[in-house]
Amino acid sequence: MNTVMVKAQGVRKRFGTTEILKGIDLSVERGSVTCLIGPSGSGKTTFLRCINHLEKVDAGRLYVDQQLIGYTERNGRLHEMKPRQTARSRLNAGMVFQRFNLFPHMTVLENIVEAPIHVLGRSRDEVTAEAHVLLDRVGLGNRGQAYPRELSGGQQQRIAIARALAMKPKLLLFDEPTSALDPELVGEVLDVMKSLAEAGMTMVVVTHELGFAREVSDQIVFMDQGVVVEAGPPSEVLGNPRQERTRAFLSKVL
Ligand SMILES: Nc1ncnc2c1ncn2[C@@H]1O[C@H](COP(=O)(O)OP(=O)(O)OP(=O)(O)O)[C@@H](O)[C@H]1O
Repeated sequence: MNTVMVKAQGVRKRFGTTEILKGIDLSVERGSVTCLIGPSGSGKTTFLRCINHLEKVDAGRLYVDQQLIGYTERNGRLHEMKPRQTARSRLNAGMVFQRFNLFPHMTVLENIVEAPIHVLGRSRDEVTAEAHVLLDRVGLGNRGQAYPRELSGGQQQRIAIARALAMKPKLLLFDEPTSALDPELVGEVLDVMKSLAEAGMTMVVVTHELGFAREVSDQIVFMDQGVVVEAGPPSEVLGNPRQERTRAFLSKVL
């Protein structure tokens, strides 16, 4: 089996006339955790959204599980994916957003089971049984019948993680999953993420939580102004950065 889950080669993305990603090269190994760090506006979220096909890559190639994002290859030529193919390819990755976006009129359980039933066409009984296991996994086994408004922000984010897992994604993408939370609720979400990492989930995490990044990452990627300045294990990128730009950023945030 190929060991690479995400491969980016020269990925470029512009909004209007402004180029936000200026040629990203990056590899994410299957079963590993990669944290993307860097100053505000450096393109971390945009890159994550490209991996999940929420943004279209303008140039370069981006593969998830060896599948080229956004294009299919026929007779040696690349063709843009049709919307249906796009929707299918997006299922490879589950995304957890800063704001949990749970459906307010549905119970916790309904929030988790609706997509597997309606998007994947799976049986309600089977998916409901799995949802209970997922709720236990995020420490909320007894809250299936609650509505999102009855839960704290940290609990809602843990439900959002369970909802993403219910689609059985090949990798999980997290976009600053704790930055909308009260500080005392951050730890409970990070603990769930740590347990997923220990269970071997492939994860790409945009985060400002450098303690978490240091503890959990196999790879830290420092991005600045649309490029990868430095990538490597935490001991190198956080402990002994080679690039002056990395050192300057860390001296401000550590
Ligand atoms: N849909 C869009 N249209 C126009 N500009 C955009 C769009 N999305 C992002 N941008 C711009 O792209 C730049 C990079 O944004 P991005 O959110 O990727 O950065 P980031 O590194 O994740 O920053 P932060 O840490 O603040 O979330 C920003 O200047 C942002 O304003």
